[in-house]
Amino acid sequence: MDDNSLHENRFVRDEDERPKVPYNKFSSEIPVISLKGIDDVEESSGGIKSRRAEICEKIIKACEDWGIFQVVDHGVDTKMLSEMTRLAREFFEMPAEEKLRFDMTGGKKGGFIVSSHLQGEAVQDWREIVTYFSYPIKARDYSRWPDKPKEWRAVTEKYSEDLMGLGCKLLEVLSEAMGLEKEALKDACVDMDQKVVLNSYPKCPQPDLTLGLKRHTDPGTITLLLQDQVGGLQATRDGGKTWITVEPIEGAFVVNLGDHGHYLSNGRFKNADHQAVVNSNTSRLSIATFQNPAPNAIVYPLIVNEGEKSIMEEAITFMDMYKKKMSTDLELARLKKLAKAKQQDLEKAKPIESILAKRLADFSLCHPVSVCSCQILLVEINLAIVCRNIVAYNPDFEKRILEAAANSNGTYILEMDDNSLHENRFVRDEDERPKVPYNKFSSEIPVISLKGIDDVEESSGGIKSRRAEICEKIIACEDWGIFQVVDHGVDTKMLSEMTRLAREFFEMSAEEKLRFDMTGGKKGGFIVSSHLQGEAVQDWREIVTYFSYPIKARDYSRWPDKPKEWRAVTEKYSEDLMGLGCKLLEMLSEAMGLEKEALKDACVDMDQKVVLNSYPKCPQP
Ligand SMILES: O=C(O)CCC(=O)C(=O)O
Ligand SMILES: [Fe+2]
Repeated sequence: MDDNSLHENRFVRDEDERPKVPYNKFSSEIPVISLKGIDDVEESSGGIKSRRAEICEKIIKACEDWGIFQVVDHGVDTKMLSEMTRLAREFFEMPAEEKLRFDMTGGKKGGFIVSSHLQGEAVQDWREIVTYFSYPIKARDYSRWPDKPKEWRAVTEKYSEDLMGLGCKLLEVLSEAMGLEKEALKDACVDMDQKVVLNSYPKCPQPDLTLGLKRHTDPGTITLLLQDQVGGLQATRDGGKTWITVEPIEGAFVVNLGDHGHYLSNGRFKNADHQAVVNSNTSRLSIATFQNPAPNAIVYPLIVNEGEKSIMEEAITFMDMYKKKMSTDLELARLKKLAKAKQQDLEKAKPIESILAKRLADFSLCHPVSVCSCQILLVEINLAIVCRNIVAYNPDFEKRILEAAANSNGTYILEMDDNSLHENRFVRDEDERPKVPYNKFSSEIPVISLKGIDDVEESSGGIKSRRAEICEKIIACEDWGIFQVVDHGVDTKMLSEMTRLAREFFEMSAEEKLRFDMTGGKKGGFIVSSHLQGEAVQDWREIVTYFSYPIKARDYSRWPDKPKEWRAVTEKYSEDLMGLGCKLLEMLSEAMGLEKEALKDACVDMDQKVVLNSYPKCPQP
C-alpha cells in the first residue's frame, strides 16, 4: 500500500463502483435499538406491550427495510470491547514481518493477510485483515491465532464467547418474528460457526478511486460489527445506486443480516448490501463477527407463508450456497470486465474511425479507392477493430484485413492467464522485448577449459604454462564480461543432484513452496517474481534463494527442508562453488598485476547467495 500501488491501478475501481457519498456524512436511517429489557417478557398492565415485544418490532422493521440495525445496551462489557480494539490496533501496528508470521496466503485457515494479496480479484480492497475461527470450539486451531500482543488469546476468546451469546439472543428475536420457536434459527445452523475478521483500513491518498471493502452481502446468518468512530461503513437498498454512511456509535454493534438469514426468512428480511470506504485523513478499524451455520446445514426458508413461493428452488447445504455465491460473484465480475473491455474498444474505435474515414477520403482524391489502397492504409494505421467497422460491407476484404492485422503487432491479445490478460503485468515495453530467439545459440562467449589451472611451470622452450594460457583467455573476456568454464573440477554428479533437487522443489505444490514464502522482506526462501513489490512489469519466473556464506550468518530456517537431501546437497554445492569462485578471483587478481589474494581480500569476508530460477514455459514469450 505504497506509492506504487496507486500507479499500478491495483486499487482503482471502475467508476460505477467508486464511493458516492463521503465517509463521514452520517445518515440516521439505520435505527439504533436499545436492548435494555430484552429479557423482560411480561405484558404490562392495561395491555401495554412488553419491552421485549417493543424491541422485537423495531428489529423486525429494520430487517425488513435494510437488513441492518445498531444495538446498544447489549450487555457486552464495554471495557472488554475497548481492550479488544486496543489489541487489534496494536496488532496492525506491528512490523510486517511480525504480522506475516501468521501469513494467510496459500489458503491457510486464519491469520494475517494484506487484502491486495488475495488472488483472483481484479481490483483489490484497501485493507489488511487478521482473522480467526472461534466456533465450533473443537475446530479452533490456535496455531493460526496471533500470539502477540500477549493478551490476544484471552481477550479474543472472551470477545468471541460474548458475541456468540449476543448473536444467539438476536436470532431468538428473529425466530419469534417469523412466528417460530425461539430456537428455530439457531437450530437451523446445526452447530453455530463463528469467524472474526479484524479489518484495518490504512489512510489512503486517493480514497475517491478505491474502496476499503467492495460492495457485498455477508454470506452467513448475522454479522455483528464493532467499528471505531471514523466512519466508512455504507449501505445501499437500490443495488448500489444510492448509498448512506452508517453513523458510528461508541460501543454499539452494527448488526447485518446475511444471505443465510435472508433465505431462511424467505426474503422477508433483507441481506444487508454494504461496503466500506476509506479516507485520506485517518486509518479505520472494524471488527466483524460472522455468525454462520455449519457447512452442512441446510439452507431453505423455514416458513413459506400462504400465497407465497419459496425464493429458493431447492434446499442446498450452506457450503454449496457459499460456493455458488463465490462463483456467481466471479462470473459477474468477469462479465462486467468483458462488457467494459468491449465498451473501451468501441470508444477507442470511434475517433480513429473518423481519422481513417478522412484519410480514406484524402486518399481517394488521388487514387480510386480500391481494395489495395485501403489495405495499405489500414495496415499503416494498424487497427483491427477499426478495419472491421469500416470495411464490414465486404466480407472477403474484411477477412484479409483481419488476417493482416492479426499478423501485425498492433492489437494482439495476451493470454498468459486470465488475470494477466487484463493486468498486462508481464508485458514489457517494445524496446525491452526479446530480440533474438532463446535457442539460436551464439559461440561468441568463449568456453575455457580449466584443466591444468594449477600448473604454473613454464614448459621447455619458453612455451607458456597452462595457467598462463588460461589466464590469457580469461583476460580476453574483457569483451563481454562473460565466459564459460569446463573441466572446473566440481563433481558433475553433485551438479546433476543439485539440478534434480531444484526441479523437484519447483514442482512441489504452491502451498509447500509458500512455507518458505519470502514476501515481507524475509532473507531467503521462495517467491514468485510477480509478487515482488515495486516493479512495474514483472519477470516471468519463480525463485528460491538461500544465503550460504559467511557460514556464521546462515539461517537454516529460511532454507527449504524438502526434498529431503536439499540441505546436504546445497551445502556441498555452495562450498565447491566458493572454491571455484575464489580460484577464478585469483586469476583475475593476477591479470590485474596484483597478488593472487587481492580480489578476495577486497571482499573482506566473502559473501555467497544462491538463487535458483525456474522459468515456466510461457504462452507469449
Ligand atoms: O469495515 C466495515 O465497516 C465493514 C466490514 C464488512 O462488511 C465485512 O468485514 O464483511
Ligand atoms: Fe460485510
